[in-house]
Amino acid sequence: KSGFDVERIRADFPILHQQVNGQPLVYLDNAATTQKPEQVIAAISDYYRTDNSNVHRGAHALADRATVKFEAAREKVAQFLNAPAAKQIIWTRGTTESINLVAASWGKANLKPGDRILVSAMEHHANIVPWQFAAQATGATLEPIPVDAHGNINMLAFDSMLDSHVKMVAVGHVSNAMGTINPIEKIITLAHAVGARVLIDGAQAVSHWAVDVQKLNCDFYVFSAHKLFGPTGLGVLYGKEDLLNSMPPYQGGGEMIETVSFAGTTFNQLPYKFEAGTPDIAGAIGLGAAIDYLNALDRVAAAEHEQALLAYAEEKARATSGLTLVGTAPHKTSVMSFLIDGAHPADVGVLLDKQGVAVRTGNHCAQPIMDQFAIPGTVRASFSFYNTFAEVDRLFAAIEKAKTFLV
Ligand SMILES: Cc1ncc(COP(=O)(O)O)c(CNc2co[nH]c2=O)c1O
Repeated sequence: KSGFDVERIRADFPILHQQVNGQPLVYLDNAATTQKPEQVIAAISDYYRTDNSNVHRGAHALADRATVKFEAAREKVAQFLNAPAAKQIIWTRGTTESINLVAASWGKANLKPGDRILVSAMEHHANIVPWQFAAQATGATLEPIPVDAHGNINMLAFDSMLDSHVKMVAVGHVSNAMGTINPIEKIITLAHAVGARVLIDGAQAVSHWAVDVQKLNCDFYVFSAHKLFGPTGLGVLYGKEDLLNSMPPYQGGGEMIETVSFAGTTFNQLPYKFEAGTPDIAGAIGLGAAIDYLNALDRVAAAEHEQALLAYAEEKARATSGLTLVGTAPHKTSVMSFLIDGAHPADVGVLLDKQGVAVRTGNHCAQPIMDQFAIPGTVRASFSFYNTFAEVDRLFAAIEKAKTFLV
């Protein structure tokens, strides 16, 4: 049991206090999206209620207030990642767009036939398909780094794949399908030793612990606001300044230009070069409020509580007949994927939902690793710091009841 005051924390999350199918909701789908504290909800509604205006170049009080709040949010993200400067924080629509931006902009400017891109076999489709596009567009090749039966990257195989033709290594900090925490410090060191750049997909890491991009020395780090108790539709791309300055714009339009003429166009400086059009101002302010909320939390205690929930859940899973865990790496975040013998994951998910327990089922946008394991997908329970040991008990009671319908 952990000393983390979960009940006080849960009071901050209004959505958790509802009935689903006649039972108190047990929300265990945090790897898909996290829930939002009242402080985030209020920051977004207060913005629309009081400060809403378009940003930059505004000549009135609301525009100034909106701009100050919008750029303050960028500064908070820079501090959250320990980035050297806020101009290295690019707003996007999410992890997916952040990776597409790097694959399209850096990729087309730096990849050529014979170059190689490495991604792990357990990646989310958002960290596979954009690299397939870049490979197709440039003649480079995309190769999967092998993953073992526990869901660990095979580091010996990775090391043997590296040579001077490898120009990009793109891997998840944490696997969304299995929770594996990848040894990204080692991966970054090995990749840099052959001259490759490294993009780290942090979508499943940022909600669990502090990330220091300078200490990691990664070239790019990406995540989504909705994975960090913030709103959907907003993402972050961190990049090294020289890299971002060397990359061509991703989208054209207002904000990203200095001058436009039919004779030619010049582009804006960082970060605006990559931010065409009116940005998600409210979303950025909401993410800023989420970071404020996390900064006021004992994040070490929160992470310890999540790990205690995972240990408790996996202990119960191992004692549950007919249940097989998928993803048994020694270092995991609080994600537990499993199968019930003889049952399709989707059917299990429906039966759990009927009992008020929300989990995610399917391939979790990680079809290659599901194919490697020769399974159609998994049932995935993912815990956050606002979940309780009693909710783990509710999950396993629901599993036992579901089993009576399945066999
Ligand atoms: C590791 C990882 N990378 C990229 C993405 C894409 O993020 P988006 O652009 O905000 O959609 C996700 C979302 N993962 C999940 C979304 O729903 N269930 C999931 O596991 C993810 O977990």
